[in-house]
Amino acid sequence: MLRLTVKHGLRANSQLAATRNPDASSYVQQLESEWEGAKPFTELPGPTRWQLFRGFQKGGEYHQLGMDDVMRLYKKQFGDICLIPGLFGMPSTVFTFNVETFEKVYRTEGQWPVRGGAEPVIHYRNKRKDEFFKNCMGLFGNGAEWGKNRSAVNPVLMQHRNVAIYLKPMQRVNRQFVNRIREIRDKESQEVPGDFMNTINHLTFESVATVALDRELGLLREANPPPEASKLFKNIEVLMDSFFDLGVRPSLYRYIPTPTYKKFSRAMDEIFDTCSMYVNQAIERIDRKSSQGDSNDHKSVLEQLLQIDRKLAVVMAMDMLMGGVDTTSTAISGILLNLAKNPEKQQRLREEVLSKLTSLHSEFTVEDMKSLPYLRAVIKESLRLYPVTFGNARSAGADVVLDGYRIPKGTKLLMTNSFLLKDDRLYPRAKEFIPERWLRRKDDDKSDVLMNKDLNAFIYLPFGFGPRMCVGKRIVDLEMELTVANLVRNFHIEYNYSTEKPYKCRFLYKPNIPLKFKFTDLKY
Ligand code: HEM
Repeated sequence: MLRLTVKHGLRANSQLAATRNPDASSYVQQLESEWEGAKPFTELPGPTRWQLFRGFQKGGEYHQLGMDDVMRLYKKQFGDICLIPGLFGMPSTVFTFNVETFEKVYRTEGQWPVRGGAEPVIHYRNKRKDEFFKNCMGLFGNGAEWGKNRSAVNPVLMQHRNVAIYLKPMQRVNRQFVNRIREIRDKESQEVPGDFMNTINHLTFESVATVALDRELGLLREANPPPEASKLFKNIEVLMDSFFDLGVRPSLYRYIPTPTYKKFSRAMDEIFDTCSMYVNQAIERIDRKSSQGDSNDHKSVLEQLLQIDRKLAVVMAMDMLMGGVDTTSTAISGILLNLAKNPEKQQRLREEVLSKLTSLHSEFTVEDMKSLPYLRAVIKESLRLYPVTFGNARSAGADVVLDGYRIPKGTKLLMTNSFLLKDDRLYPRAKEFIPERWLRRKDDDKSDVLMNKDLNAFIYLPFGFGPRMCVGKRIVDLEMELTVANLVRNFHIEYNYSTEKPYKCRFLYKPNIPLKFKFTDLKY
């Protein structure tokens, strides 16, 4: 059916099919008739530019709302699809809330899917005077150049063998995280301070650094970490904070360097300098190792990227740090909140984890990590209840009819799935944290069905879809599984405060409540 709804872009495929299969020619006709019969793009509901501009000013209906509240209002005001006009040179964007449209968009995105949202990064990289990023825009770029970079890094990053390579270094970082919790928690109450998200950020930053820069940077290990490591961490924070203001809110940065853009650009300069320095140090380390005849069958991600191209190694280090810190921290904070509020699920998870360990103090092996179904279900369920992003972005890869409207190729689209993830018709008892819904059911299982059996697979895509899906997926799976497993084997986790509206939505979801978890040591 999908093929029938796509006109340009896929037409060539359909015509090719028609030459092989005479029936396929009717596809092309139906496809064209759907386009012909659809309502024009200009009839899409939505606010005018002026209404939108007013809405975001003081006293306006969208003023100071989080992204998810703005989207809730759009959905209420305009229905399942609407056109939000671009302000100050930003492109107009079609917002869609209907899963059938997501599927059509993904299925027709083509070989080099285009994802918006990273324009400030692209702008910075294009404007750099030394033209370092010329022909190497990294994974935040688009088109054939993105395709070239992505094809080069997929065999390096998306490999299962990374589990074997990074299990040890990540366990080391994890031990430091557990020690840090013991240091910072209050001796009486056993609670960590409300800014615990900062410590989670240190964990995820260090975990990504072990991959992107082939080393720990010392933020969790040392009381006085190296200044360049602290600066890199700070700059990643600045960058992620300014991303929302530049990439989502109306901004003039494309025409003049606004104060926020200047801050962003300074942070980018320093991130670039620090990553280049660390990559140069890694080159020296690797050279030393090989001159000492120390050959290792398992080359690290950085070594493999350096073998391809030094530039790519630097750009990928930056992209992994930008893509892999805040996202993973939000995910881990959500898992901890859910486990803390559901002690019986926490206990079930602990039993599974402990059953894998040969001794209480032993480390997890690659083999152990293979069979932890409840742990995986906990993570999946948590990403449903507390997703990291409100949806995903694409430019239409072909002329396509969505919800009865003609959407021309190249139109910016925002597919918002976060409301569907909480819909009781799709996930019965949707507001509850029930990891069991993700476990395979036995044929004779008579317990409640917790997942709509006709659920469309395009509703739940926490890591995106297709050739553009998250390139850090393998790494983050390991990181989250290890972190959660290590926390529940060491501590009983509680959260004795309200979890009403726990996240605010900017570019990503971020905790909106102080994360004062109580970590009580388990006695074995
Ligand atoms: C729980 C944690 C994470 C979540 C939920 C997440 C989610 C996502 C999503 C939804 C996308 C867009 C996919 C698409 O357009 O279809 C993405 C892209 C990306 N992610 Fe992740 N991510 C996470 C962790 C990481 C980590 C740890 C890294 C780095 C090691 C990383 C690096 C990237 C990069 C570089 C991209 C851009 C890929 C491209 O456009 O080719 N992410 N991620």
